[in-house]
Amino acid sequence: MNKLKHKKSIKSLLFLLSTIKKNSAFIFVVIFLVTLTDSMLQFIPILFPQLIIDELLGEGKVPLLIKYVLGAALLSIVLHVAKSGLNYYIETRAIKINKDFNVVIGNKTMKMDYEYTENPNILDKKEKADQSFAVSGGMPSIINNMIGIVTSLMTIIGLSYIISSLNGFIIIIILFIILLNSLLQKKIKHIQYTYWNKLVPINREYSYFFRTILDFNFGKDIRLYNMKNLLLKKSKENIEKNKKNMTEQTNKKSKLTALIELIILVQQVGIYGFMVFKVINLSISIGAFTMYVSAIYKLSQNISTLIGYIIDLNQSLIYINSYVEFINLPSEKSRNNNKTTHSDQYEIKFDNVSFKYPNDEKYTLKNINMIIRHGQRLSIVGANGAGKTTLIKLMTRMYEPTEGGIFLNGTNIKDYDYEEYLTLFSVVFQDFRFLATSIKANVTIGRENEKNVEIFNVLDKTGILDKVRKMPYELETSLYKLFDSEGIELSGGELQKLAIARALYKNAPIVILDEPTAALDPISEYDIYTRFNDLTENKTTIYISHRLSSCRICDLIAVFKNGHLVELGDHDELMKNQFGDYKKMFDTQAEYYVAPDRNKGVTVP
Ligand SMILES: Nc1ncnc2c1ncn2[C@@H]1O[C@H](COP(=O)(O)OP(=O)(O)OP(=O)(O)O)[C@@H](O)[C@H]1O
Repeated sequence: MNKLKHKKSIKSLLFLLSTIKKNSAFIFVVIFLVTLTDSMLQFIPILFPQLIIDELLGEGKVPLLIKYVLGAALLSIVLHVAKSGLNYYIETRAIKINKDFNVVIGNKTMKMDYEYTENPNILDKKEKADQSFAVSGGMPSIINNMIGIVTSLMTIIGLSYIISSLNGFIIIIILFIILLNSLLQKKIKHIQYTYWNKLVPINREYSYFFRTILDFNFGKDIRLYNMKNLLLKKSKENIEKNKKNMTEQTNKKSKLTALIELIILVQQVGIYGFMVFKVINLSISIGAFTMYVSAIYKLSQNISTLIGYIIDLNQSLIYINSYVEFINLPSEKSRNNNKTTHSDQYEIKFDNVSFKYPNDEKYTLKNINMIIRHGQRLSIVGANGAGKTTLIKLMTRMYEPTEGGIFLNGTNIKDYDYEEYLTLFSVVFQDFRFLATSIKANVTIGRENEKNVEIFNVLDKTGILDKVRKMPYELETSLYKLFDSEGIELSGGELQKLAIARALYKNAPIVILDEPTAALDPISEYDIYTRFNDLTENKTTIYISHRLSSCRICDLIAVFKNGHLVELGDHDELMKNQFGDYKKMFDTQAEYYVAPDRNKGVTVP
């Protein structure tokens, strides 16, 4: 266990050193200069007072005394000024490196395998990685520890030389006591780390419920379902758990801290007694007495701080290891997959695909065989939970099939470069999201230099252009009022139109709309479906919809039931199957519509 921890610490240390080196190798020179000035500063109050006191008690030459006092003061000022300049340089570098770590963790979170986002262990890892720099004090504290270790080492060597001229045994006693205290310190740190590990999932859950309380998006549900009590109860439960853990931790730590203080007290009484005895015996002068007293005090202080720094650094490295582990999480999507998707025709084949969600016992999809040809319009239908969205998640490589494979133009999709593969798809999921920024940035995904005319074009085709034209700043108007009081709030259907516009603007060869019209009024739904043929010319289009009227504009309909593909064919073929699920669903729905007119494509009530 300990071996494993050391291995982890060394891994983190190497990672940090290489990161520092990459950022600025010069910082190592500055660190060395700081340690030098720091340890020189420690010797001034040890060596100069001895000279001054012995001179005062001896001949008392004033010019010599002035020389000693001014020398000490001047040296001290120069070293302090140099030290603060060097520290300033180190601090600014360290803060910059810290910020870079944040960027890396953000990138990793956005790029990691999607299925990790549903894995509580990985989410805890991410939380630990995110907290690791704050808990450990980050780069400034780590560099400070490194400086402390080298400074203390240099000072200890110098002080041991001075003290050994009196009695070498004192050094051994001090060392023994400090080692004892260090073991106790290490135990304290271990307790701290153990409780931190226990607290991460508790705090993550607490943050979730607390964020929900503050999240306006939940405002309606909270009020209408009276979720207030449930949310407060959940938050309180986590606060209680947190409090219990903290109390246990403090109890255990304070007993050990008291023991450490007692041991230090005993050591000081012993050493001072011995020194007083030496003076009474006339073995040393008063000046030498002050020098030895402060040298012993400094030695014990430096050994303690050295061990403290080592423990702190080691502890920081253990925290940082969470970060190293998280950013090095293997990514299935980036392995052996450099094939290019470049082609002007795309055919997708599901070859006996079965799928279970991670940690799930049962299959969500079973033995799916299907070919989606280029330019085809496919409609996927089926009851809630039949596996329709899951099929899209597999196609877009959010998850990998448990068995079987999905092939694009004959090559397994997992062999393609992941990011390039995703450029083939424009998908509107049911739970699409927008950012609180301008309409333009939302549609173009931040490509601010894109031509407005093309954006207006897709907005027009999805029926939202008039609305945008009436907004105070048209395309530059902000969505939501989070950062802009003149921002706009759109209705569910309007947001859905905007989501479809964003998907079309991406201009990918395969367009997937998962419940594209659920929030649309019948006229808008009719509009979008009838225009979609033009909008998606020469593209493959996949619709998932419970409104079966959309199936009529499709060449192929895939009917899913309990994870199985139970029917595949066009509308006319499927309607011929008297006992088929499709006919049953279509007829049931048609009863709610007035005079369905097949030739129009879609029936408007
Ligand atoms: N991340 C997940 N982890 C575990 N099970 C999941 C996950 N997502 C979905 N499921 C389960 O997989 C099954 C299929 O879900 P899916 O979203 O594919 O259904 P669907 O056919 O799209 O349903 P709907 O018409 O309601 O949108 C459901 O039983 C659901 O509970």
